Amino acid sequence: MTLVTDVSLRKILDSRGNPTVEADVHTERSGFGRAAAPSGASTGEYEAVERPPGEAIAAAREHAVPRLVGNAYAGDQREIDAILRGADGTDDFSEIGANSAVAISMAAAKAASDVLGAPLFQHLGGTFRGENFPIPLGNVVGGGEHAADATDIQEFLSAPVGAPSVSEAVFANAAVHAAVADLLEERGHPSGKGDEGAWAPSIDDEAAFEIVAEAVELVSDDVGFEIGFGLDVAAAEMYDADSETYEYESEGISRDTDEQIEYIADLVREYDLVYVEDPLDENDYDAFAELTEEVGDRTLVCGDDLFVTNTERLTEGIDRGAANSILVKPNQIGTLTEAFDAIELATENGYDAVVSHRSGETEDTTIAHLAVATDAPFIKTGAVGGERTAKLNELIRIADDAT
Ligand SMILES: C=C(OP(=O)(O)O)C(=O)O
Ligand SMILES: [Mg+2]
Repeated sequence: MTLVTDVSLRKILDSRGNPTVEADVHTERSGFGRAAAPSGASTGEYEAVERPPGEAIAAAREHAVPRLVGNAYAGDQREIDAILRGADGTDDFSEIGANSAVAISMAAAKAASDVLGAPLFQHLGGTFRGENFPIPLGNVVGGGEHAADATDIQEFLSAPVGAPSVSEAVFANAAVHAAVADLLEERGHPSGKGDEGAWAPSIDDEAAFEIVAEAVELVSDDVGFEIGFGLDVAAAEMYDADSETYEYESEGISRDTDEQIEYIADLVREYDLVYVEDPLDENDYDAFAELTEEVGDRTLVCGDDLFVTNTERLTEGIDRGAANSILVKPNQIGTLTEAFDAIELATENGYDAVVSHRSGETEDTTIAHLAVATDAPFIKTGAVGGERTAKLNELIRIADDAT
């Protein structure tokens, strides 16, 4: 293991044009790792705190960098991340910022893999990691917090569950994205794109369901393997706590919790949805449990804002039967160690892990390696767009190298 000799931090651009934190970690024996923090728009109430990058960088320089340099070993990820936690001193990284923390945590892992001369996924996963590759969930139509004047449901996700390889899955999602564009044009809804590169047409959810269902069927027939689709409802964003209703503004419909559960369950059955993320509010474990009881045997009910990559919240979900899958975003919790722990706890309890990008991204590819290292069955990282294809192409390269 090699000693950290330098940690530097800077502001770089993310895909929305906002500043974000990038970290460089140097070690003895010329190890070098660089990583950048992503950023959410539909962030969960219980996520670790992202501070304005300038403040996060200043605080990390003051509190974390001196504790790491000359003291920590890059290959000992748990030690690095414990130092970050100790330097921060809060429960939610509100001192150094989860953005500084996650950038340093990921950069340290990359520096360690650099010294070892092993790819990051192998350093993180070890020799005996599994041989599976994640199925990419690709966002093809979206709205919510990711695009104005578009669907209420945040993401309609192509899910090439029958793809024989990662590469074919990635290209299938791009083909569905293209097929959606053709169908939108044909129906008189030419469209721009939202934050994650999904089409963001000014149509209601019902019209989007029809178009996405048709697009996945067309592409599935063409490629000869099964492609399903799923959703990220991001329901916390449409939940009104005062009226206790879910507000579907484009359709002018309000649903109470029971109606929301039935609506989602009906959608799962009607469209054979393979995946439903955050179908209910982030505080409503009971409603999650009810929906999971109803459709959990036929689809993944995934907690994103519900669990925020946090093992305490996941433990509560497991105890209460809420969801059967967890979204894993390292910046929601602040360190790779804790993202790993969340995946491990999920897997031990029969919950599928879905490693995920954020709506604000950079060219950083760490999540592709994290998904492979942990044998995560799914990765959600868009379908097109440079900051999305950075991860997708990295997955193709990893699979190519590994076979
Ligand atoms: C990727 C997502 O969006 P954001 O990064 O805006 O939270 C999500 O909600 O799953
Ligand atoms: Mg989500």
